[in-house]
Amino acid sequence: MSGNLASEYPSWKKLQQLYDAEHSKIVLKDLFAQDPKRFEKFSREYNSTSGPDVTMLVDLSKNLITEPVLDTLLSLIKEAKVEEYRDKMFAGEHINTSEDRAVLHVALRNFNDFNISESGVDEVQSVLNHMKEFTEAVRSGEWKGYTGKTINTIVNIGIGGSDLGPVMVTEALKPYSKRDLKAHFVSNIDGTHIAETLRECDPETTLFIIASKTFTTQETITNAETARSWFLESAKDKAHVAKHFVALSTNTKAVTAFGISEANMFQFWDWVGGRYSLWSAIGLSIALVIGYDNFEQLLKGAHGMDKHFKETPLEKNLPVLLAAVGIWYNDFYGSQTLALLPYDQYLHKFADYFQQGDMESNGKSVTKNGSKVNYQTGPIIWGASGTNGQHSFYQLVHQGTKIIPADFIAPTTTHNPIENSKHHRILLSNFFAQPEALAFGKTEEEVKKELGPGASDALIKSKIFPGNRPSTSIMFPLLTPATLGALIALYEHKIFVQGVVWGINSFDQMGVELGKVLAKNILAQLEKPSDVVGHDSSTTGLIHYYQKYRKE
Ligand SMILES: O=P(O)(O)OC[C@H]1O[C@@H](O)[C@H](O)[C@@H](O)[C@@H]1O
Repeated sequence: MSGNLASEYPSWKKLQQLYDAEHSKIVLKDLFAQDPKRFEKFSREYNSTSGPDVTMLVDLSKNLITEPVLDTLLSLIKEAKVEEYRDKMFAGEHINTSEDRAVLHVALRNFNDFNISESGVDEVQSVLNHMKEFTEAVRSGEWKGYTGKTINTIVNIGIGGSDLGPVMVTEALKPYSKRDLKAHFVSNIDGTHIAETLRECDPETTLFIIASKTFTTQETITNAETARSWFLESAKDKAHVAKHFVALSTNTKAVTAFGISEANMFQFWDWVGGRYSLWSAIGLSIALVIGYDNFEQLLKGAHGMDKHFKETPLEKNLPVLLAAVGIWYNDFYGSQTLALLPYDQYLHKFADYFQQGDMESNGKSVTKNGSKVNYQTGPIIWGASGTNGQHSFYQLVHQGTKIIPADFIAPTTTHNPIENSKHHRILLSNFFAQPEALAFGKTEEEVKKELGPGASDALIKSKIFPGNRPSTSIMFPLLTPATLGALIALYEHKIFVQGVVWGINSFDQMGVELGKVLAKNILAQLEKPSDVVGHDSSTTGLIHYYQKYRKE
C-alpha cells in the first residue's frame, strides 16, 4: 500500500521470467508424480493460539505453483512491505490515505489484546455491552412492543456492508439461531423488497434495525421512512417508534433527526469500513439471531486469525499464502476471476459477501500515488454452494477456455447428520472429487479406453478433460461461530495483502459515487420529457420510453 507499482519490484520481474520459462512445465499431474510429499509441502494447518479452538486445513498443493514460484511470490510480498503495512494497520495508522482514516476492523474483535490507540477504540467494549444488554432483553422477551407484546420479528434495513455481512453470517450460523425470532433483511430500493417483507410483519411484534454507517444512504433512508410510515399507520403515536426502531450508525445527528433516540443507537466509528463492519454494531442483527455469546465467539475466532496474520512468518501465514497464489493467477496467468465454492449450504451467501469484500476493496486501477497500474488488480469474485454449481457452471470450469482458480471450502462434520450423515458423505465425496477432476483431468487414451472401438473422433475429443486447473481446498471440523470468524478474517487479510502488493488503497470506494450523483440528477428530471436534458441520446431515449409507458 506504499503506492508503488507492483511491476517495478525485482520479484515481479522474476515472476514474469519464471512464468515465461516454466509455466508450460507446471503440470499438476507431473508435479504430484514427481513429489510424493507435495501435499505436505503445500498444505498448512491453522490452530488458533488465542480464544476459542479453531483448526483449519488449507491445501495449496493443487495450485500451479512450485517451490521457486511460491518463494518468489513471498519475496514479492516482502518487497511490497506487506509486513510493515500490516503493522501500520494494526497500530491504527491512517493507511486509508484518500479518506485519511485508520483501518481498524481488527480493533472490533481485539478484546484488549493488541495495543491499538485511535479515538473510539476505547469505546468498543461499551458498545458491545450495549449490544449484549439489548439482545438479551429482546431475546428473553423483556423488551416489549408498543402493545406489550414481545418481539418475534426483526427487519434489518441496510445495504452493501450494512446488509451483506449480517445476511451471510445469520445464514451461515442458522444452527445457532433462535428459531422463533424471524429475521428479514431489506436492502434494495426497489419497493418490492420492503413491500414483500412488510407483508410478513406485524407492527406490534416487529423491530426495525436501521443499519447505515453514514445514515445518508438513499436506499436505506427511503426504506426506513417507508417502514416508519407503515408502523405509524398502526401505532399512530410517534412515541412508540422508540420501542420498534433502533439505529446502527456513526452519524448521531442524522439518527436523532430521523426520530430514533440516542439511547437506541449503537455506535461505531469512521475507521470501520462498510464491508468490514459486521464485527461492529452492524452485527446487531447477528447477535439478535444467534445470541450475544455466539456473536462474541465469532469475534474471537476472527481475532485468532488476526493474531495468526500478525505474528506468523510469511511462508506459514495463511492470508499471505492465499494472496500469493491469487497474484500468481491474476497477474501472470491472466485469470480474471476467483470462484468461491463452499460445500456447505449454510455458506450459500459467502461468495455474495466477498463480492463486496474483495471487489469493492481491490477493484481499483490507480495506485495510492495516482499512477495507473499496468497489471491486473482485484479478481472478479463469484461462486455458489456445492453441489448446485456442479450442475450449472462447472462445465465451463472443467472444459471451457478459461482458467478459473477456485477455492473449495468444506466442514468435515455437518450440523445436519440426517440419514446417518449420508448426505454429508455424498456432499464431501463431491468436494474431494471436483478439485481432483480439475487438476488431473481425463486423457484421450482414457476416453478411448472407456468408449471402446468405433467411437468417433469428435465424441472422443468432447470427453477429454484437459486438467491442470487449479484449486485451493479449505477444510475445518464444523462451521461454528468461531470458525466462521476465522474464515472471514482469513479472506479479509488476503484482500489486504493483495492490495498492498498492487499499491492500491483497498479501503476507499470512489467508484460507487458517480452513478449515485447521476441518479440524483435524473430523479429530478423524471416528471416530464421536457425536463430531460444534458444526456446522451441513449439515456434520453430510455427515460422518454419510461415516461411514455409508466403507470403510477
Ligand atoms: O452503511 P452505509 O453508509 O449506508 O453504506 C452502505 C454502502 O454504501 C455503498 O455506497 C458503499 O459502497 C458501501 O461500502 C457501503 O457499505
